[in-house]
Amino acid sequence: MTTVLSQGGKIPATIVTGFLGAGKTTLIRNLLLNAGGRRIALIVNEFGDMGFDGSLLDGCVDPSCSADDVVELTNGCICCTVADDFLPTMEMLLARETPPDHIVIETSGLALPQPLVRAFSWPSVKTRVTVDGVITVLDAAALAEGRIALDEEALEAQRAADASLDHDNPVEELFHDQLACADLVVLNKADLVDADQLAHIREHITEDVRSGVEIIHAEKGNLPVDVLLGRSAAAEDDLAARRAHHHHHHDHDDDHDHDHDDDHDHDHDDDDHDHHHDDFESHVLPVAAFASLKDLEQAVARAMALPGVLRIKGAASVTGKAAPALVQAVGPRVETWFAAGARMPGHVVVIGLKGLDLSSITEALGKAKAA
Ligand SMILES: Nc1nc2c(ncn2[C@@H]2O[C@H](COP(=O)(O)OP(=O)(O)OP(=O)(O)O)[C@@H](O)[C@H]2O)c(=O)[nH]1
Repeated sequence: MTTVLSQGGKIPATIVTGFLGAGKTTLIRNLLLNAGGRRIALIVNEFGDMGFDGSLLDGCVDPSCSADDVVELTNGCICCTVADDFLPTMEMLLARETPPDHIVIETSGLALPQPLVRAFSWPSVKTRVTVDGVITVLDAAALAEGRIALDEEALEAQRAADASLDHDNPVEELFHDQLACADLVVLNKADLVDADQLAHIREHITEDVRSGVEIIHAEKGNLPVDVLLGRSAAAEDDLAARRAHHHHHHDHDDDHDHDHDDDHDHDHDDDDHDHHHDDFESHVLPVAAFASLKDLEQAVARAMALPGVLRIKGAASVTGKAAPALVQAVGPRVETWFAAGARMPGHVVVIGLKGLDLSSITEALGKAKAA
């Protein structure tokens, strides 16, 4: 049975944000599996040239794990390409004869959600769609292990260990921005931490979220669909309340809003949105066939351990196996599995802080080549 969640005649849209590898795609896979007949259109945005998360959904073995429409935006972070990519995509979805019941948008792990929420005030979208809620997914293991600093003390320790973090830590600032915009915080990867660690994280993030925002735990983003959808937040109407405390303005070189400045009357200060994409870089690297899954895992773990590397994902060939192996790495954890139909087998995406040592990364990834 199809449940239409339309709010005041508008189509609800849910924004799923959160840092690299927090579990956004995993949560959305679960959501699609449990969609209960809703026609969900999915917009996936990734940092870097290779759209990989779309293929993760393609590769889902359960036939019910499919969106009504999947649109991948790979031209950069959605917060900087709102006019060029996001709005035309929305207009395309809305122009369909049968528009979706719900729209889910997965931002890149490096995107600021605020400029995206603001786009829902644009005339072509505002009359038809409302932001049902912003879901911020957090990696509890990364927080517990100090890979993302939870408090000033941890941040000072990070700065002391890494001289390049002399001023603002770009990961830290994204973290605060993504939390400040949330209608729901999902403390994901609860299976990797204990109850005390969860309580500690919860205590620290409470001051970053708006009052009344629910913080819930999850494993593999597995939550009832009614918790995720149907929050009726109308986030576009209270954007001013959704800014992180650290905000300051600086120039950036994207020209995304120019064409539409006359179309709406929002606070133009927001257009100079504070972001740090220049602090990150992404590369698609070819990898040779590996002798075994274990070799692949070891090679990726070696690359992940190199300075500045934050995330690796992709698909590699394994000698003697017809299907390519997918690989997913966040922090010290590397997952691999075989999946037919993977996109661009023999390539991985490496995302990290600006200044990555590509030759060391290539060497680490190459060391375990088939003998
Ligand atoms: N142990 C554990 N692993 C998880 C959980 N949720 C996600 N993962 C794993 O974490 C990795 C990253 O998950 P994704 O869902 O791809 O994360 P993402 O936020 O979409 O990543 P990006 O799109 O790169 O920002 C994958 O290997 C997942 O299997 C969880 O609750 N527990």
